[in-house]
Amino acid sequence: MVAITAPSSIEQIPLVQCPRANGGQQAGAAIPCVDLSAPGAAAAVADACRSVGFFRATNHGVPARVVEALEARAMAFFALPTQEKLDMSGAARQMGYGSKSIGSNGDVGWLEYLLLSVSANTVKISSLPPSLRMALEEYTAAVREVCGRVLELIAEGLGVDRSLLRAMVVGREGSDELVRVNHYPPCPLPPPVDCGVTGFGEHTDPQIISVLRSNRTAGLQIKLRDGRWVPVPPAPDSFFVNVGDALQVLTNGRFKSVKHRVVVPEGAQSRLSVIYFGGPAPSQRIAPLPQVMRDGEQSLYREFTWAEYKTAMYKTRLADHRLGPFELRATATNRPPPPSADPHCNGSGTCC
Ligand SMILES: O=C(O)CCC(=O)C(=O)O
Ligand SMILES: [Fe+2]
Repeated sequence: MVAITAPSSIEQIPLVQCPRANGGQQAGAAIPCVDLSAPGAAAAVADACRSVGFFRATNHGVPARVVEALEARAMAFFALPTQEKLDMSGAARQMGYGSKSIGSNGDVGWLEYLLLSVSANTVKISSLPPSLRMALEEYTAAVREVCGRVLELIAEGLGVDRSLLRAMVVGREGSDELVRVNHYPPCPLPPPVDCGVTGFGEHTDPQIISVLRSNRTAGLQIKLRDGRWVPVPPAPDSFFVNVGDALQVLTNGRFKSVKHRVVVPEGAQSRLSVIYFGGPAPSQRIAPLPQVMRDGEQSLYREFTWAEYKTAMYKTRLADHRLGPFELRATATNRPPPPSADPHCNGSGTCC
């Protein structure tokens, strides 16, 4: 085990209530799984984004060796003394190495991480060990393609131009792509019954989508629409896709960004996760896509730029409802349609 040597100790990390009764196969069944190469993938992706805001993606085309190389290099990095990690990557004010503190507004979790900007195929921290940097660049190039493919499928499922969403992130000059590598060491103290130690507190991801992959260690949980938290069984050969806040706005609330959190693993295994966040360029205007709106449907959000949203987000805590200040009041007549009334949806939950 690699100890975390930051100032605060495990006693200062908040506990979360996590009933174990939710676990196992039942939880796995709540998480849609989409074969990205299957003929019905666009409908399945749109359905998953509408009903859960989260799904497991298989047949993604990322070679196992690319994933394994990054996992090995990242674990070697996290095993280094804290000062070396800080010297190589800088302390995460916004980008770099961080331990326990997430952001600057008091959120803490039992983890350490590297947060990197990865636009245009380069990891913008040149002092990282070259082997880690190369592994990150290769991984990012492959996962960016997964992001692009998923954005095409989402667009197709929404019935809009296939390249519309992809073009906001992939290959767009100045798009805001980030990679976070999270390392959750095993918990040194057993938490009280039915509780877990916070690894990463509950939040939604702000971007359009995020593409996550973890090792075999559990810990990720998502909140279903009925309010239940369910564990996400680890699937190291798959990727998990989260709907982010920006996609919620672009679809005028048809897709909802998914609340998720990480509870520190019990037992001797560390959790290692890598998340690619697909964000647009700072000047990108975020507002419901006219192509998805029904006649007479009103926007539920005021228009904003991605830069504006990020500035607002940096002033909040993880669990805050960060879209709140951008919401417009909906009346019964201007709300987006329920799935069955949506012209792009056949009402059975499968979109055409
Ligand atoms: O580490 C994980 O599995 C999820 C972390 C997460 O949600 C994030 O970094 O945004
Ligand atoms: Fe997240």
